[in-house]
Amino acid sequence: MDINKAKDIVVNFIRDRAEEAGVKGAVVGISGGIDSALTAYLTVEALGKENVLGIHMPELKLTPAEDVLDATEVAERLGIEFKTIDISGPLTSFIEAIPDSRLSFNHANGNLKARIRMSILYYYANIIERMVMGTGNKTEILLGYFTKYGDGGVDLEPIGDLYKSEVREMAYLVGVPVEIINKPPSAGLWEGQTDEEELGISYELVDRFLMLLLEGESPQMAQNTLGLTAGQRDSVVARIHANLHKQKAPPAADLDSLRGPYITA
Ligand SMILES: Nc1ncnc2c1ncn2[C@@H]1O[C@H](COP(=O)(O)OP(=O)(O)OC[C@H]2O[C@@H]([n+]3cccc(C(=O)O)c3)[C@H](O)[C@@H]2O)[C@@H](O)[C@H]1O
Ligand SMILES: Nc1ncnc2c1ncn2[C@@H]1O[C@H](COP(=O)(O)OP(=O)(O)OP(=O)(O)O)[C@@H](O)[C@H]1O
Ligand SMILES: [Mg+2]
Repeated sequence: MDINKAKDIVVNFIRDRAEEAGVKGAVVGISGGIDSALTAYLTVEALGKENVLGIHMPELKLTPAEDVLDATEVAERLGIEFKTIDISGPLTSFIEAIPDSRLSFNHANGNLKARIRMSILYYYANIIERMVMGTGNKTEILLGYFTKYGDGGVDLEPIGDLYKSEVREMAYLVGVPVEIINKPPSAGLWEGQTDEEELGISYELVDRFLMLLLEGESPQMAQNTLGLTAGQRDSVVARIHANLHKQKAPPAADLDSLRGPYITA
């Protein structure tokens, strides 16, 4: 891929969609990771630094100090307005208010964190009339590796057609700090979580596997080409199928057959 041309397309996409929506600016959740850093850089290029609000939303007991510093550095380098909002309070209130909650429910609590962050971004989008930028990449979207209505609850997905490896390439191009590019990707939803460990495969391999599948190769052929284990092949294929629903609007039961013609002569 010509990464320079890809960048121009994404920047124009952000500008056109903002204009179409009638908003001047955007809100971006900046975690200290590469996806949100790249999205912030591209959004600033598209809309101007005065029209981008970055919000870092750490959970104080869990978020590494390094992430707080990296998120701050992104905002400082870009010269954008930046807020830090601790989600520990809302998270605790939420969990305390749910009778069946348990602190040990990593999966449910982790998704709740992503949904609390989404709600904060939309709160700002509503009060200052801006769009919420998504930070999902093609790898995450194909795998459904995101929280439905959490980090998946956004207005645009500017980098949603870039594989993770292409995200890295574009991040170098626009000047995202190298320590952010080199950090192991993490959803940061529970202690010690990393994407590659949870997925059971490296991004480099899963990107190449997905590319081969999209070119029409069978999972078995792609597995052989890349030297994956059968377990890796099956788990990636199962993930793709199980999460297809995340790429669509929730379906409604079709009742058209029960209605008469709309137009009567
Ligand atoms: N076919 C279908 N049609 C309609 N809905 C369907 C469905 N299958 C499941 N569902 C529903 O989907 C829901 C489960 O989806 P969801 O709540 O998203 O939860 P789920 O996919 O189980 O978990 C989210 C995953 O994304 C990862 N994640 C989250 C956030 C950020 C990042 C990151 O990389 O930064 C990664 C996280 O670590 C975890 O592995 C349930 O309500 C389930 O019933
Ligand atoms: N602590 C946080 N503060 C602000 N936004 C966050 C935080 N954690 C997650 N998010 C939002 O959720 C998105 C999804 O997280 P994800 O981990 O996939 O991306 P990332 O952190 O930007 O990149 P990386 O893959 O390097 O971890 C982030 O890009 C960001 O918009
Ligand atoms: Mg992250």
